[in-house]
Amino acid sequence: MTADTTSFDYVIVGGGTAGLVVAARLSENPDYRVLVLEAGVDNSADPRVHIPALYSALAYTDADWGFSTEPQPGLNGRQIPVNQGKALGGSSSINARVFVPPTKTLVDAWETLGNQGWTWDALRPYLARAYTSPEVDKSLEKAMGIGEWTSRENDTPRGPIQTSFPGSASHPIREAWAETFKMNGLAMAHDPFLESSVGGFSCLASIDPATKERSNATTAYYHPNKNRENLCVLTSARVMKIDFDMALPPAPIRATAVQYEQDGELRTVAVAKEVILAAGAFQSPKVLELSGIGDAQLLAQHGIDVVQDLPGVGENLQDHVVSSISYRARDDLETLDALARQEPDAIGQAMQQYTSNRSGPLTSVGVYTYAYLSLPAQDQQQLRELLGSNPPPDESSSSSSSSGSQPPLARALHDIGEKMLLDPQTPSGAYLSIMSQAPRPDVPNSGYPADPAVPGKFFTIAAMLSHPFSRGSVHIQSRDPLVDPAIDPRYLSHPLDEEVLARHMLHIETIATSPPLARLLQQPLARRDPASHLAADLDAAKRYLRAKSTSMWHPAGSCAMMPRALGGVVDARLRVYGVSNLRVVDSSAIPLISTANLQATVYAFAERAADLIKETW
Ligand SMILES: Cc1cc2nc3c(=O)[nH]c(=O)nc-3n(C[C@H](O)[C@H](O)[C@H](O)COP(=O)(O)OP(=O)(O)OC[C@H]3O[C@@H](n4cnc5c(N)ncnc54)[C@H](O)[C@@H]3O)c2cc1C
Repeated sequence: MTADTTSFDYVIVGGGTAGLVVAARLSENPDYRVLVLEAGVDNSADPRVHIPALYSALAYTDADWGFSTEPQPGLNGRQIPVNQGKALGGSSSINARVFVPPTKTLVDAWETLGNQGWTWDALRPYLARAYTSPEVDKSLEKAMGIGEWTSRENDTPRGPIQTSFPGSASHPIREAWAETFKMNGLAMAHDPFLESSVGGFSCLASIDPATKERSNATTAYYHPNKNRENLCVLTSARVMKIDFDMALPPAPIRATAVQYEQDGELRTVAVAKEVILAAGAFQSPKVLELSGIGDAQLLAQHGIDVVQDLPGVGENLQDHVVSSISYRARDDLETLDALARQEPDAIGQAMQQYTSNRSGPLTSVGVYTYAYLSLPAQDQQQLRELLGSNPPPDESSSSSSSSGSQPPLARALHDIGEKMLLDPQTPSGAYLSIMSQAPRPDVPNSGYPADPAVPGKFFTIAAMLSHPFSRGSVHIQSRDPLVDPAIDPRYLSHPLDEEVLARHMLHIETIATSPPLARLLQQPLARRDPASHLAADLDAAKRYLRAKSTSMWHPAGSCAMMPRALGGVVDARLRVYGVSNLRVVDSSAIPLISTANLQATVYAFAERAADLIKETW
């Protein structure tokens, strides 16, 4: 679009995962003029973006905001890398592409928190609208580990995101994983996108099955629509703040314009209908605070005029903590360790396979299987006691609780958490397998030591805490828009989080010794890191977590959709409290983090948000 760029019906701040979904859906109506302002560039031609196995090479490049947390007391004071995409497509342009759904109980809990109409039944059609499930030859279903599914999401094209079961269809891990969980009574009965529950399953990736390239918000939602006359996407355009018309009460405050910097110039664009904030979980709260919406005391500290006193902005931050154990694999198992060690011969051969016929190890990131699990029955009684000894604060308490939330929210979260933790049909941990060791690259300026890859073949099982009780925050440190926000997720600050994740870590050992999976590993088990030999010792598991766990890069909840009395920032139609035409649509508005990796949930959330916006006008 080349016409007048000084005024639009909708201005979307952030052309990331959610922002591009909303832009594509709103611009379906030719009467709406839609502008997207994105700080990064369209880097989809970069091989590191589109070749699946190269995603980690994007960390700390121009495509990454390169954030780290404040020192985390719950993780031995370490500063944890929390990378975020700075590109058209946002984090969907740098992520690992695992494509897994939230569970029914989790999404239903959004409504329990006070968001009427946000249930699994309401969200499910939007998950289906966001992606296309891959076609699978019937004869391959057993080997693919999906033979037990009595129903599967339809493979007729539905949504723009293309998905596939990544890597080689015949890799033995899929069937071995599915059989192992089946023998323990934990086969996933259906495609988890249809009726999610507990059990082991082969997982999808947002990789186009035809091209074996990344399918993301840019390729799926923007490129097919980029010639629309009414859609304008500006890249290298960094938003500084939103301007408001401060009408006298009772007239509501209105967003009137957005200020952004491009090519060294400060520009302003006027807004006729709405501003939609989609700058991600760390930067949507930042843009609100810089614009005068947030905790009045914090804004005053930075000399920012208060437009709306909304103390929930930047609070309720959640993320998935993850920890893993790498086991020595059988010598004949196909793994990605040679690539993890960056061996030139292996890279050359893999590149040759990929460029000649889109095959070989570069077609996946080596994550083929998942499991959503509750804790075994023997842990339930202990958890009951732990829940009893960590009660939420009472009505009279005015300070924040051990979870990091104010009392009313802490009570609501305690009740929801208790229900989910004690329900055997609700997972409290999400496990993933990786077909290699999990080395850690050097993280600039973090004091986070590199952990280089070692010789040999490995198979890694990681566990993430699905529903953390801990809550952290993200706030501006300055009124200067170029200064990074202070990110403090308070990982494992709630005592129950460490207790739950430590038990899941011990369960990893049970999985690794259960046949038929165990037959793919060297037995007796040999671990890459001696400290990961936990020997059924809960204290050893807790020490290991504090020393080794990290972020899975899924920040959420920092502009939460919740009642204002609970510290919410947006209502159930995603409108910022006190402002008539400003919404937040991205991971920051999701009130309770998804069960596992977040992108599928963000796509569905944004699809539904687009309908809510369309209903308004
Ligand atoms: C390294 C990594 C690996 C991941 N792996 C997976 C995975 O395998 N599977 C999975 O499901 N999830 C994964 N995730 C998480 C998932 O990708 C994110 O949760 C999701 O993409 C977030 O979407 P969003 O719309 O909230 O934010 P984003 O997609 O990050 O979009 C925010 C956008 O806003 C832009 N922006 C920010 N501030 C401004 C400003 N002031 N002006 C203009 N633009 C601005 C950003 O540049 C960005 O484009 C991963 C994330 C990362 C970072």
